[in-house]
Amino acid sequence: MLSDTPPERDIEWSDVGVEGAWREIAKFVPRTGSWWRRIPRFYVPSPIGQDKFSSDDETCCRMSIADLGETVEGNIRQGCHGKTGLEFFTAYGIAGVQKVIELGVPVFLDLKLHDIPNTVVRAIHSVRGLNIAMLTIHVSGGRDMMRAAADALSETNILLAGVTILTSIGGDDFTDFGVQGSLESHVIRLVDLAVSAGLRAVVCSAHEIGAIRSRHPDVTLVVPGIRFDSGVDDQKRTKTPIDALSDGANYLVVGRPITQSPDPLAAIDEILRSIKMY
Ligand SMILES: O=c1ccn([C@@H]2O[C@H](COP(=O)(O)O)[C@@H](O)[C@H]2O)c(=O)[nH]1
Repeated sequence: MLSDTPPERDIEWSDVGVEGAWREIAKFVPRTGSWWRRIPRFYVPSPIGQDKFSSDDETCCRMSIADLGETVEGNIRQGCHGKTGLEFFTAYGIAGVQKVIELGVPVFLDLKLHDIPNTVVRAIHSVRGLNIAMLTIHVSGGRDMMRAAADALSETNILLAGVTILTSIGGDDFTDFGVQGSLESHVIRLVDLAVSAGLRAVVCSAHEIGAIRSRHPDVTLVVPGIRFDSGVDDQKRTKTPIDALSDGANYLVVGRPITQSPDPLAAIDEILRSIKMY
């Protein structure tokens, strides 16, 4: 797997891991060269109603497929992104991310930074020179932290997305936090805060899309917790790809349904087929 692969434990850092990841990636690239051509024509309009992308074009699908080393070339052809998250980054670091960037695939660096403003800004200084498409921070880091992070990226094209409430948190978990009001109303409060701090993108579950869209029609919504079946793993606020897109998601983040499938390419095909009519 390209990213978010569970890192080997008890092994000292060395470039061998990066090289290994690279070899894995390279193995699959030739195989996927023709994969995108097998996709029937379909359209995935931007949920906020601008462009349409056709599979006859090289960029056809505004869907972000998470963690997909196997389909790097397919992803490029489809305008999809590769996501390098916490697991990938702690295992392979900036050198690993750089290797993925060198493939030409747009990279979503999902670090979910959550710390005091000074620490977050210094961390951003270490990655802002990378040619990444998107970076995440936690909205609950506060207004000052988000502003500082946005400032640190102001000279770049990197889209800064604020994580609201993780999609693994369900109703009962939220009650544990002791926060007044519903989970949805708290997500809305966090989105309001993120937008007022200068962010143009947030990460949320598909369940909150409608409520967010009615207040912030232009905010970019990055939506993990994409499942065909609910309750199968740690993701608690889930929806299907077509439902999330219909609700107004801009990017879907799909990890294990693909990466843990015995046939990841077939799993992608299934997702693409499922959104074909959208
Ligand atoms: O609220 C959030 C924010 C980020 N994620 C990340 O997305 C992927 C989802 O992977 P799956 O295997 O499809 O669950 C994963 O890397 C998370 O860290 C999220 O799930 N929820």
